[in-house]
This record gives sequence, structure tokens and C-alpha cells, in this order.
Amino acid sequence: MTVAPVQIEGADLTFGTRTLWSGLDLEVRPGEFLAVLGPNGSGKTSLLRVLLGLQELTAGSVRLVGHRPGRANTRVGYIPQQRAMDEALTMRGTDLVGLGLDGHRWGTGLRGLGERRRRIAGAVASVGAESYAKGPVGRLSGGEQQRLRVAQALIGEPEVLLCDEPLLSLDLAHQRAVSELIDRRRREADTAILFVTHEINPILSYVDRVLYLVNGEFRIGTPDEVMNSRTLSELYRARVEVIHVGGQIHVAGAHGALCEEEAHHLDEHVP
Ligand SMILES: Nc1ncnc2c1ncn2[C@@H]1O[C@H](COP(=O)(O)OP(=O)(O)OP(=O)(O)O)[C@@H](O)[C@H]1O
Repeated sequence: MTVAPVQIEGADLTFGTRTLWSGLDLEVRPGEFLAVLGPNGSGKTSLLRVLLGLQELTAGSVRLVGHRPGRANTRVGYIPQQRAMDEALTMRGTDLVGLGLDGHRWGTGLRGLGERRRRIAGAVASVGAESYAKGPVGRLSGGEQQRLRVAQALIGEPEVLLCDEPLLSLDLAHQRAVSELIDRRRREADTAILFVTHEINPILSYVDRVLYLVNGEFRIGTPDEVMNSRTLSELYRARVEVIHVGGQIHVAGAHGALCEEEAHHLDEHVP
């Protein structure tokens, strides 16, 4: 039996009187693509912070389990929620991507350096950043910086990949390229993917299961099991209509039940 690389058991997270979730049991399997959805403040980023060891649970446990024989540490990749980098940041894009290689050892000899350079060039090319990766990252657009962050997370060959709104500020072509890259990683290397997003449509064809968080409650299941009018109305405790159109999901809430009217909307530009 394969061991789940992400194991969450009986997890509660509470801040003061506010419960983000309680009784969360979740195993993310090798190669599984889990979308984490929910309105602003529902605790999506907090879940990733728990998995990164940056946030303690109020109760329960989380475990990350690697599958490399004889290795104690699980390799975790993280694409943080986008914040513009300081304009004065003079670090080159290739150096930023290379930070993702820390922990890999090829020695300091010429062969090791050559291998390092080769890998960085491959990762930069995989996100189409060749034309700007040699320049200072502080001068790049938000989307260009984001593509370098994706390259940095993937170059470390993660066993678990935590993505916090990785498509934000990317144009449609790059949204598709980055989604495909993440999907390929899980197919080729069995990486477990946790993908926080407000917009499920760009990744809908990849998603195996959805974790949907609302006001301290959650549902876990396939997109069809969770993204339907009955389940989301229960979660939001209000009438919510979920309409499937042309392979995409459109969510509409009555009386402002949703704080995310724009979420999951039908984007005419995506074929
Ligand atoms: N350390 C903390 N102490 C107190 N409150 C916190 C702390 N960390 C997060 N919160 C609160 O928990 C809630 C959930 O935050 P989180 O960033 O996880 O939400 P989110 O679902 O990722 O939201 P968004 O969609 O806006 O990014 C927020 O109301 C936030 O203010």
C-alpha cells in the first residue's frame, strides 16, 4: 500500500474565538492534485502554513512523509502567495531559482557547478523565463516574478508541492503553462499537490479532489461531489447555484452569500 505523503488527523485551528476548521482528516496521496477552495479568510493559507511548520495546530496532527528510501526529510516545494518583490532587489532571476536547489549536493567541483547551472537553465526554460532570468528580479513584472517562483519550487524536485494562488497575475497563456507544469510534476514524479485557489476552472481538468473551507466548516470530495448546489448551499448556509457550462463551473450566490462572486466564473477566453 502506498503511504500518503500528507497526513492530517483530527486537525483543529482556532484563533481566539474563531475556528478556521475542526476535525479535519485528510490524506493526500502520491500524485494527487488537491484544490483548496474557500472565501477570503477561510483558512486556506493557514493550512499551508501548518504543513510548512510555520503555524501550530490547536489540536490534532500533521505529518509529511517522503518516499525516498533512506531519507528522513520530505522535500517540500512552496509557491507563496504573491507579494511584489522589492524594486531594489538586485538578485538575478537565475540565483532566485537556484535557491530552490539548496539541500542538493553535487559537490563544489566543476562537474557539480555545471550540473547546477544546467538544472537552473532547465527550470528557467520550463517557465519560459529565459529572456529575463539573468536580470535583477526587483525590476520584473508581477507575473514574471511569479514564474521564477514556480521554477524555484519545482527545481527542488518536491515530493509535496504547496501552491498558494500560483496563477494570480499570470496571463492566460502562462496560467495554462504553469498549471501544465505542476500537473506534469505530479504525473512524472508522484508529487502530491495542494493548490490553493479562488478560481477552479483553469485547473479543473487536473483536480482529483477539492477541499472547500467556509466559516469553520469544510467538505472534501471530487469536484462533482463538492461543487454542486446542494453541497455549497449547505456549506454557505445560503442558497448557492452551481452551474456547469462547457466543462467549467460557475458559482452564483443569492443575497451576497458568497464573498467570492468572481470565483469560478466562466472565463470566455479559456477554450
Ligand atoms: N497568527 C494568526 N493570528 C490570528 N489570526 C490569524 C493568524 N493567522 C491567520 N489568522 C486569521 O485567520 C483567518 C484565515 O487566514 P488565511 O490567510 O488562512 O485565509 P485564506 O483562506 O488564505 O484567505 P485569502 O483567500 O484572503 O488569502 C484570517 O481571518 C486571518 O486574519
